[in-house]
Amino acid sequence: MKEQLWSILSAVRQNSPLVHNITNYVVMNNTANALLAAGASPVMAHAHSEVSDMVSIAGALVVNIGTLDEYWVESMKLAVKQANALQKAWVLDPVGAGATSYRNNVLEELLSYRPTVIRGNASEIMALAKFSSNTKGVDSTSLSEEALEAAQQLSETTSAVVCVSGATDYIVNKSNYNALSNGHVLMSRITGMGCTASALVGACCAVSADNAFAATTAAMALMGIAGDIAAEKAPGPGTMQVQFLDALYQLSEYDFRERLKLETNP
Ligand SMILES: Nc1ncnc2c1ncn2[C@@H]1O[C@H](COP(=O)(O)OP(=O)(O)O)[C@@H](O)[C@H]1O
Ligand SMILES: Cc1ncsc1CCOP(=O)(O)O
Ligand SMILES: [Mg+2]
Repeated sequence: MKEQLWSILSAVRQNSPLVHNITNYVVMNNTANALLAAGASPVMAHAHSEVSDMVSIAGALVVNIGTLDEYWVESMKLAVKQANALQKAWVLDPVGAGATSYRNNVLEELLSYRPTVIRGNASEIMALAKFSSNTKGVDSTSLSEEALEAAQQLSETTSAVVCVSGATDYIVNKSNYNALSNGHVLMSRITGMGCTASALVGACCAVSADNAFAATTAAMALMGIAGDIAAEKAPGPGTMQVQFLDALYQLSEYDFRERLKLETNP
C-alpha cells in the first residue's frame, strides 16, 4: 500500500497534471500554490463560455461550493457534465453543507451528477448524508469518527469515494475504509486546508484514474505528513502556512514511508 501511495504522489510530480478548479474566493491562492508545490498544475476558471473547454484539457476537475452564487452554480453544472461526458474524475468539496438551504439544494443537484470523490469535514459529510449535524458555517462541530457511518452511507448511495477529514481522516468506499492519523491541529487554524486537501485529491485522481480510493488516500496522506513536518517548524498559523507549502514540495520517499500512519479496514 505504501508503495502504491508513493507512486501516485511521484506520478503527480512527474506528469504535472492540469487540475481545473471551480473554487471559492477565500482559498484560490492557497490551493493553486499547494497544487504547484505538490507538482501539479492548477487552473481556476468559471466563465460559462470556457468551462467545458477547460475540463476537456484538464486531468481532473474540483468543484468547491465555498462562495457559491447562481452564476457559479451554472458553471459547476456545465463543468461536471463535461467531466462525465469525457469520463474524467471530478471531486466535490461541499463547503458549508447544512448551513443554508441554498447550499443543501445546490449540493443535492451536484450529487445527481455523481462525483468521483466527495471530501468534506465531519459536519459537512453528516449533513450531506442527512444525518443530524450542527454546522457552524464552514468549520466542523463534530469529530471525524462521528461521521464515519454517514460517510459509509453516502458512499453507498452515491458510489463516490467519500473522505471525511479531521484529526483522523477516513477514506471510505462501499466495502472498506482507510484511516490516516497524520496531521496537526494547527491545520484547522488556517483557512483553506480542507479545500487544499480536495484540490490535491483532484491531482492524485488525475494520475490514478482507475483507483480513486488509492488516489484519495495518497492525497490525504500527503496533506497529513506535510502538516506533521510543517508543525515541527511552526510556532503558529502564519508560519505553518508557509512551512506547509515547503513540506509539500520537499517531501521525500523516506519521510513518507517513515511517517505514514495508515490503518486499512478490513
Ligand atoms: N485536529 C487535527 N489534527 C490533525 N490534522 C487535522 C486536524 N484538523 C484538521 N486536520 C487536517 O487538516 C486538513 C483539513 O481538514 P478539515 O479541517 O477537516 O477540513 P475543512 O477545512 O474543510 O474543515 C486535513 O488534511 C485534516 O487531516
Ligand atoms: C471561510 C470560507 N468561507 C467561505 S469558503 C471559506 C473557506 C473554507 O475553507 P476550508 O473548508 O478549507 O477551511
Ligand atoms: Mg472545508
